[in-house]
Amino acid sequence: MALTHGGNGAGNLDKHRGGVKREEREMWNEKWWVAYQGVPGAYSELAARTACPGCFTLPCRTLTGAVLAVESGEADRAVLPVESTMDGTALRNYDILLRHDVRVAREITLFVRYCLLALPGVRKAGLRRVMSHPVALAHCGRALARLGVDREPVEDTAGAVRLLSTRRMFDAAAIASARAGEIYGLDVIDEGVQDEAWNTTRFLIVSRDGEVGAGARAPKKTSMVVAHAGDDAMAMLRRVLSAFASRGVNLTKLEWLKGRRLRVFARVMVVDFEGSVEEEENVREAVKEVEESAAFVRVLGCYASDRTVYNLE
Ligand SMILES: O=C(O)C(=O)Cc1ccccc1
Repeated sequence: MALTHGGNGAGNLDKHRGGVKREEREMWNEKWWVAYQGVPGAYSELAARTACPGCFTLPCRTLTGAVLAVESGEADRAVLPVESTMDGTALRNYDILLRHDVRVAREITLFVRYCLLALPGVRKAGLRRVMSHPVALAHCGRALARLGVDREPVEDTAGAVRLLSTRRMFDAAAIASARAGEIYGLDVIDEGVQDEAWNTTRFLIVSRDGEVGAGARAPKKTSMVVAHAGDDAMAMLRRVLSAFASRGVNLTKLEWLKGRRLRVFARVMVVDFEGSVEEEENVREAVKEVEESAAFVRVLGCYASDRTVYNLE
């Protein structure tokens, strides 16, 4: 079932669920619906299946559509890629989290090994263009330069594979997962085509209420966005660092969101730290201290810390 951007198909899913309320579904341990941007075989879908084995996945045209599906109750979870080892944080995806009423429930990191996929019989020498998600094209710049092909960005990696397959494009290849090749009947003509051998992507899994049940006893971490009205970035940085350092709370990420985000605020940063505002007093105090000097603070969620790098292929 495809969900278009802004669509609210809650009625559709109610048909699958027999109109049963959320609490009752949880009691019966009914499988979750996890929304993601792309089509089956996209890395985000593989992340959803790895994080929530046996879940139903809900393909969406855009990331905003996936988050809206959670907000509207159509899906239980949505998956968002937020950073990769090769090019850092996908800052625009944090904007999406800020604009919607969802909480981070989990993190999952996947090892991403890109394949070059083409219709059976196609050889590298015959390729004129390669299609994929813009991030995947950027991660494979050297291989693409060697091939001397045009780069054609599309909405997701598996979408490129499906397009190639349905349009029978014999002069094109796609960069995507081997799983996408299996689903749409393309052959792997090369693999591990990313510029750096070590390439992982971290995804956040969001829900309406944050984490429910799973991993409740694992060490926690918290993601937070802080905005400051003035232009003094150093002063803001010092205050945030001191609030956490003075209470012995470890930061796992601190990054400025570039551009004028949240409209009115001059400076906005993402801060991830160990511990939970819900469960630990020193963490709560650190956040309170940041709140006292910041113009805006939003805790995106407290969730089980997961440092595992999951292997797909
Ligand atoms: O296009 C996909 O398959 C996605 O899920 C987005 C993406 C693209 C490249 C690396 C990780 C996630």
